[in-house]
Amino acid sequence: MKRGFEFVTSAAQAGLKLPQRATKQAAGYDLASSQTVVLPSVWKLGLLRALKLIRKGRQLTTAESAAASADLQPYLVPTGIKAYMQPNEVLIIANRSSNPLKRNLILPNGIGVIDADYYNNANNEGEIFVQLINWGIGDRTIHKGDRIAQGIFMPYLLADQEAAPTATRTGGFGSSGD
Ligand SMILES: O=c1ccn([C@H]2C[C@H](O)[C@@H](COP(=O)(O)OP(=O)(O)OP(=O)(O)O)O2)c(=O)[nH]1
Ligand SMILES: [Mg+2]
Repeated sequence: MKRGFEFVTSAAQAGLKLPQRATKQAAGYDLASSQTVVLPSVWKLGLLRALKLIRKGRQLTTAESAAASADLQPYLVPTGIKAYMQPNEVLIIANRSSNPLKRNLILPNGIGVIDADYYNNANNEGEIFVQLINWGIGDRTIHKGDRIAQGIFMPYLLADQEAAPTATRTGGFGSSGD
């Protein structure tokens, strides 16, 4: 068992498929959404906020700005999948090139880095989430089973002058601090 994918416990009975490559030499394992989710249009949210502001004829308060920013955060689309790999390997999550063109979906983190020690972490079992932003003008529904991104397994290298970290990963998305 060198590297591969498994369902997380909560998604084991959800009727999902494990990631597959689409063609003989495809590098990426296509990852699908484990749920049907609606990604709100960030333009729409932004315009609504701006219109409210114009009507009020004043600047946003700090609390209103915070609420607006929270609305505009990327959505974390669940996959129901975790990945295991060798300690010197990483799974790179890349957007599908058709997502911006056909679905107005962008991956705001550029690429996603799935560390080998994310697998089975204590917080969320290592479930892979795909950050997506819908910059289209209409809301976008992603159906359960729709392919949303692709994962590419790669080896990574270490720097000479490193003091090897001893910390254990407890989760993702900022779990190691700011
Ligand atoms: O698109 C992504 C990116 C990351 N992760 C998970 C796996 C990864 O191992 C972990 C941490 O990612 P990263 O190191 O890129 O984020 P961070 O903000 O530095 O979080 P942490 O402090 O937890 O390392 O979050 C995902 O599920 N999807
Ligand atoms: Mg990190």
